Amino acid sequence: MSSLEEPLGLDKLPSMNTIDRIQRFSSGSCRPRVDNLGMGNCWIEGRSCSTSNSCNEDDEEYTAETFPWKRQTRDLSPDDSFSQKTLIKGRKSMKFGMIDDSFSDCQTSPKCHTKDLQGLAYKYLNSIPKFVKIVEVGPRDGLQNEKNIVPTAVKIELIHRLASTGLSVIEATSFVSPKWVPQLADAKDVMQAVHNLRGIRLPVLTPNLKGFEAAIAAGAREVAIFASASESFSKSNINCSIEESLIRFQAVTHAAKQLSIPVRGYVSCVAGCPVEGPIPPSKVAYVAKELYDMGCFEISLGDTIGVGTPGTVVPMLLAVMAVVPIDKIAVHFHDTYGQSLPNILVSLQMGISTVDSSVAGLGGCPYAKGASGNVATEDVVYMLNGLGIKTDVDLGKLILAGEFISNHLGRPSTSKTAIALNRVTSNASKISH
Ligand SMILES: CC(C)(COP(=O)([O-])OP(=O)([O-])OC[C@H]1O[C@@H](n2cnc3c(N)ncnc32)[C@H](O)[C@@H]1OP(=O)([O-])[O-])[C@@H](O)C(=O)NCCC(=O)NCCSC(=O)C[C@@](C)(O)CC(=O)[O-]
Repeated sequence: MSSLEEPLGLDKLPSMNTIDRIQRFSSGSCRPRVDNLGMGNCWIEGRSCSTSNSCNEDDEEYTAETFPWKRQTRDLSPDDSFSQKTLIKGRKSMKFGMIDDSFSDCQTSPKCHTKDLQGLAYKYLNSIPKFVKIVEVGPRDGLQNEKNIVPTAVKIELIHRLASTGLSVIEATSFVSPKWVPQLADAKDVMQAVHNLRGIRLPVLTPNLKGFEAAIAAGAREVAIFASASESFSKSNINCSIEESLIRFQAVTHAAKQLSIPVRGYVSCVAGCPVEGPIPPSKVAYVAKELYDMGCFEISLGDTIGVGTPGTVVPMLLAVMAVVPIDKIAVHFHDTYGQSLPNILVSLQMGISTVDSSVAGLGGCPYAKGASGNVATEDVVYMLNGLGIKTDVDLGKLILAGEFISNHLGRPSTSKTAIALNRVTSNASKISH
């Protein structure tokens, strides 16, 4: 088994003085089964929490008697009324993933703190934010690794379609060396075509002053710098050590400050590196703090090769939260091992409210062999809808944008939500004809 095939577990991390807090998040002894099916109906298996360190001592016991309905299951056969309603509604009026009103009411109403379904759901979900900002990285992170050059017009059309979904931040391209990333050699043309889109922030990656100046000349009004927590990855990605990169980035943030241009900071390899294996949370925290101190308004923590699990993501986030305010932290997961959604969920539970994702699950880094696509934006929106978290993103339009780029690339979307909803709506169109 290679180091990448083996999940990086807590046992592989250096001990941290916050270990007691880690246990709170990693306990398996008291975990409710919440089958919300993304449809707003939470089916929670009641159980006693009295032995778990994840439960407050004064919590009431939830037993089988408390929840006589606990063995109910949902039948999703074609006769099921939900399926019928969904099929009939079709794509135009999708309400998938929406939490039902009774739970939304419950979030604000103290009368729901009782031994009932909502009370238990509240207990596990009340710490998550009410609004999540999604940073769409498909046009940049999503496309940068594509072998065949995507025509500039397709990239521009993709950004327009994404903008029409309600997304407020779309990472448009990178002003990097075209020798290193040939796919984004048209950065200037893309930026010039989209920079006037109203009401949307369109950050672009700039690895150095040369990239920054080119980006500004093309109309960029927000940039991102990208450091790494892994020395080896820094060398292979931007051809310099971490310390050298921080000096380059100082120059970029300094120039950006003169022009009042906001700068986002990335830290790559926050859960692991293809060469170095596990990366200690303290290293991630060090680089995150350096970027924050040099003026980045937000620090995006990238699990570049997608090896993180909640077991490693939680201690990493705790380390970063000790040095960067939580509202300045974003998470950026790749889905190599299918861990992105659990990692996002645990990040939300820790108070993070900015999530990067890529339409249709596009993505991969040219300098991180084996890294798969980013978590699909459609899947993130579906989960957030299910949790009753606002994003202002229209899932139907997002799926159409994903379809557009997937058709162009000639392969299906990797978004499970897009696949499932397309199946439902194509059945619907068969029924209605
Ligand atoms: C950083 C460099 C430029 C150093 O590249 P270098 O070769 O060390 O730099 P150099 O200064 O020696 O320049 C070499 C040539 O590149 C040119 N050059 C120099 N800078 C630029 C520029 N900005 N734009 C356009 N051209 C540039 C420069 O003018 C020169 O051209 P030549 O004289 O040979 O014709 C290079 O390594 C590079 O472009 N790397 C970018 C690689 C990249 O984009 N990787 C993917 C990013 S994804 C990521 O980091 C992870 C993230 C953020 O997504 C988070 C996650 O997923 O976890």
